[in-house]
Amino acid sequence: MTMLNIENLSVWFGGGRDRVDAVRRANFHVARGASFGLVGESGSGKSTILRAIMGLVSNWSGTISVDATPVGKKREKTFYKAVQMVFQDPYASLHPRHSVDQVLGETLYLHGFRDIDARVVKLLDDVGLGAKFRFRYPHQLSGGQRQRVAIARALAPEPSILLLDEPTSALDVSIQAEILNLLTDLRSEHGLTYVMVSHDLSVVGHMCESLAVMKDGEIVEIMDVETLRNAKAQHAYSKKLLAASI
Ligand SMILES: Nc1ncnc2c1ncn2[C@@H]1O[C@H](COP(=O)(O)OP(=O)(O)OP(=O)(O)O)[C@@H](O)[C@H]1O
Repeated sequence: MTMLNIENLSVWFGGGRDRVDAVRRANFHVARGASFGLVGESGSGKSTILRAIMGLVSNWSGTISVDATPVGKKREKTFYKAVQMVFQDPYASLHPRHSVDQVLGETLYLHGFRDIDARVVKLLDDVGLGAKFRFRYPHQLSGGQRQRVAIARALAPEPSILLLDEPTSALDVSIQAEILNLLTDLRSEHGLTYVMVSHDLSVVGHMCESLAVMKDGEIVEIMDVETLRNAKAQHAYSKKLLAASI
């Protein structure tokens, strides 16, 4: 059963001579509970696809369907119950003067939950932090701990889909694997569907079942991870990307 379906998605910025066609006629679908990777060099349009799904860009065309329902130009509140995003930089994505309790409590409140105390504690537990982190502020947390808070915030509405934009690339190499393992565990425990952007093919090979290779705003190839592992990519650009990552 398809959880996320992207058809003919195009995204552009600006107009006239300044127009940038960041994504051109992208197509892919992700089954419920699957993890799909988007790889490609810097500027190829990977993050823009996630931002378009999330409703963070204004100029797009095509169809984005979540659980067989096409989303409108303006996302409804119910959309954000189903789809959440984790950003690359946990230093930029948390408000410096909001405690972990405020970040999670307010998100839960906005999504209509009323058993907030119990849920804050459960979320902290789910991301491996525990209740002792509840009243800390971002400056009292390491990068990895901040990203765990950002993941807890994304999990708060009990979404079906997590969009992960290079979730470990701003972190120390030593803790990247911890966060990736946490994401793997959360996917199976919560039955989540992932779309994950990474410039690191080994990360995608570890985290995803299939992936799309992007170049200059276009998806040039979609393959399963077995194909990636066996270095059997078809498209010349995918081959080049693979060769560069070995
Ligand atoms: N807000 C914006 N205004 C104008 N152009 C933009 C904007 N956001 C992205 N772009 C352009 O769209 C193209 C795709 O960018 P995007 O960030 O999606 O690439 P990416 O593959 O995610 O790269 P990176 O790995 O560096 O994040 C680039 O040419 C970029 O300069």
